[in-house]
Amino acid sequence: MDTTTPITIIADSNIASLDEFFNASTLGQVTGQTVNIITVAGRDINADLLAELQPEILLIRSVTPVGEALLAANKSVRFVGSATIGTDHVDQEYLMTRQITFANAAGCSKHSVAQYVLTAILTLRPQYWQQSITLGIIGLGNIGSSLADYASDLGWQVLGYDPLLPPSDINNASLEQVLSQGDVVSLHVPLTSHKNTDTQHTSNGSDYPTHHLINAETLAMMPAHTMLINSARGPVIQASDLEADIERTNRQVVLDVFEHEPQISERLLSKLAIATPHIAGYTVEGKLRGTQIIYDALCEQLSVTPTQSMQTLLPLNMFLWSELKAHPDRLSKFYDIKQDDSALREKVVDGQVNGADFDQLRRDYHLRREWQS
Ligand SMILES: NC(=O)C1=CN([C@@H]2O[C@H](COP(=O)(O)OP(=O)(O)OC[C@H]3O[C@@H](n4cnc5c(N)ncnc54)[C@H](O)[C@@H]3O)[C@@H](O)[C@H]2O)C=CC1
Ligand SMILES: O=C(O)C(=O)[C@H](O)COP(=O)(O)O
Repeated sequence: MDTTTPITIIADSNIASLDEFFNASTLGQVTGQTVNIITVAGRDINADLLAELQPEILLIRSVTPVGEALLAANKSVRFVGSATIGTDHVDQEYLMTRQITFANAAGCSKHSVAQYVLTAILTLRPQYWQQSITLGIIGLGNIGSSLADYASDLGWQVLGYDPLLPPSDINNASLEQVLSQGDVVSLHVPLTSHKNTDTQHTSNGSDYPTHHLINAETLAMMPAHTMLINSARGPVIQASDLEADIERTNRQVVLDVFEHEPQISERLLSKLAIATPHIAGYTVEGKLRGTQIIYDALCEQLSVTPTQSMQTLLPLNMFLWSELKAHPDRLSKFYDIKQDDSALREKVVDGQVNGADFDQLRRDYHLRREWQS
């Protein structure tokens, strides 16, 4: 190994604590190499940039599509890490054909997203602190099952649907039962498409596709009082069908993600009970955990021992779930979701929130803290 050649990394500038995790002392311990880390806005990472800078390592979040279009002309990249749970932006089959290692940050913000959902529900319907409601959960992986734990802590009944997992205490219903019997239905599925019919996301096919899972037909199964929450991916809901449904039923709908993200039409926004700019997972803990997980994976790839730990970077955390449960009136001090909603609505210009403003809200977001158990 030539110790004078730096390890070159291109990284999305929205990844937390990049310099603390990716530097010569954390990555160059074996080879003595320096680290050249170039930070770029995620949407500006493109094939020309990769051709010019020839990075070995690409660190992204959810806004950089990675596949043939980005990498066909590139010979240098050998590791792609996405500091996110979702992987719908990455063509993993293509990376495999190129023998490029891929890592994502499974589970990194599961508590943050579950806490976002609880906050949305209890802000809109504070009476649910005292009631035994039925919470419908679609997708019972890391986030859905964490949400189910909070729900049972509150004495709520869970109706869950996940056709890819075995039946269980929470995986206990059909899709129709969840939609027709839940007081609230929350979506926690990955974005997937029909197997073999998808040209854009070649590695994203599923026997149970979630693209437009919520459409006119499935919305018609939901009583008008049932609140719908989407913090998964925008295209899981057919946006125009949703607008028609809200007009018909006056349903309370909470969206953190949007079919045409990062643009949002004022027409849709005006119909939503709460709207936020894809920040359900944006806590100090959730983002740092995302970085930690891809750092650990990169260390394995480079055969170096991980020496950085997010625990050393975390400020003191005073947010206790037990305190909130005992004092529901403190919810807005734990998370003032209405403030996030107002900040997004203030960005409407000429009938829409434009992409640059949506991205700016996310880039400058004051990260919340994850409530501790
Ligand atoms: N708004 C935000 O800030 C964030 C959004 N997300 C989104 O949330 C999604 C879920 O995250 P995790 O729970 O951590 O993922 P996970 O992979 O742990 O769980 C997803 C679950 O969905 C199930 N599933 C797949 N297709 C289904 C279908 N058709 N119907 C019902 N269930 C289905 C899977 O079997 C799996 O158990 C991510 O893929 C990501 O897109 C994740 C983090 C933050
Ligand atoms: O982890 C995921 O999946 C998410 O949706 C992220 O929390 C979204 O964050 P960005 O990758 O868009 O910063």
